[in-house]
Amino acid sequence: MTEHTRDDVATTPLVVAVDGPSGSGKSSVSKAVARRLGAAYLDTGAMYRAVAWHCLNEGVDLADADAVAAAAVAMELEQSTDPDVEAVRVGGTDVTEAIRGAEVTDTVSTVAVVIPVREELRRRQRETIAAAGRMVAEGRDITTVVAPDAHARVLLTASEAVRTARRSGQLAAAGEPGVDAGTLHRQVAGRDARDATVSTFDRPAEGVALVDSTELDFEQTVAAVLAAVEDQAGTPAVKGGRR
Ligand SMILES: Nc1ncnc2c1ncn2[C@@H]1O[C@H](COP(=O)(O)OP(=O)(O)O)[C@@H](O)[C@H]1O
Ligand SMILES: Nc1ccn([C@H]2C[C@H](O)[C@@H](COP(=O)(O)OP(=O)(O)O)O2)c(=O)n1
Repeated sequence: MTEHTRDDVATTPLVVAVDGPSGSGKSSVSKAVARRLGAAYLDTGAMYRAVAWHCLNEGVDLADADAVAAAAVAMELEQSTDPDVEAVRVGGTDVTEAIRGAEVTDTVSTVAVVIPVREELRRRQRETIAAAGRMVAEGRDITTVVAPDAHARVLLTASEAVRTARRSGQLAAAGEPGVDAGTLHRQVAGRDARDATVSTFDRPAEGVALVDSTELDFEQTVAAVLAAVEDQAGTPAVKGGRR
C-alpha cells in the first residue's frame, strides 16, 4: 500500500461509509481507519442510542411511534466526531456511558425501526458528513441510504459466533456484569433481526466492498478496510496518521 504525507491527502474531501451487523467491529475499526486517513468519525448507532435514552428519560411511550418520532425531532444532540474523543450529550446531559448500558441496548431497536426517526437522524447524519469534508461514518444503512455516493463503501461482517464472542469479550473488558449466553445472543442475533427490517446489511450493495473479519485479527481488519478505501477512492492512508 502506498502511503503519502499528510499534506497531500489530508485536505482532500473523502467520505468512507462502513456498515455491518452488531459486533462486526464497525466502531473500533472505523475509528482506527479514520485516524489513519486523518478523517472525522461518525458513530450513527450512538445517535439511535441517544434517541432511545432520550425517550426513556422523558418517559415517552415506546409503543407510540408518533411520540417517539416527535422526541427524536426535538432531541438536542451534541456528538464528538473526533475518533479519539467519545462524547455524546442530550439536552446538555452527558450520556456517553449511559447509551451503552443494557437498558438502552435493549430499547434502541424499538426506536430504530420508526421510519420518521430514521429520516430525522439521516438528515442530521448527512449534514454532519457534508460539514466534515473527510469522514468515516459507520452504521447499518450508510452505504445504502445515508451516503450511497461515498468515495468508498465497505460492508464489514463476521460470523455470528465470532461477533457474539467479541461482544462478550468487550463487555468483560468493560467490567460489565457477566452477561449470560441467552442475553448475549438476543443482544447480537436478535437485534440484527430487528435491524434488518429497516436496513440491508447482510449482503453488500452493488459497488460495496465486503470485508469478512471472521479469520482476521484487528490490525488485519483495519488493513483490509484501508485497502478497500484505496481501491475505491484511490486515496492512501496518511503517512504518520494516528493509530
Ligand atoms: N477483527 C477483530 N479481531 C478481534 N477483535 C475485534 C475485531 N474487530 C473488532 N474487534 C473487537 O470486537 C469488539 C466489538 O467491536 P465493535 O467495534 O464495538 O463492533 P460494532 O461497532 O460492529 O458493534 C470490540 O472489543 C473490538 O475491539
Ligand atoms: N445507521 C444505523 C446505526 C444503528 N442502527 C441501529 C442498530 C442498533 O440496533 C442500534 C445501535 O447501533 P450500534 O451500532 O450502537 O449497535 P452495535 O454496536 O452494532 O451493536 O441502532 C440503525 O438502525 N442504523
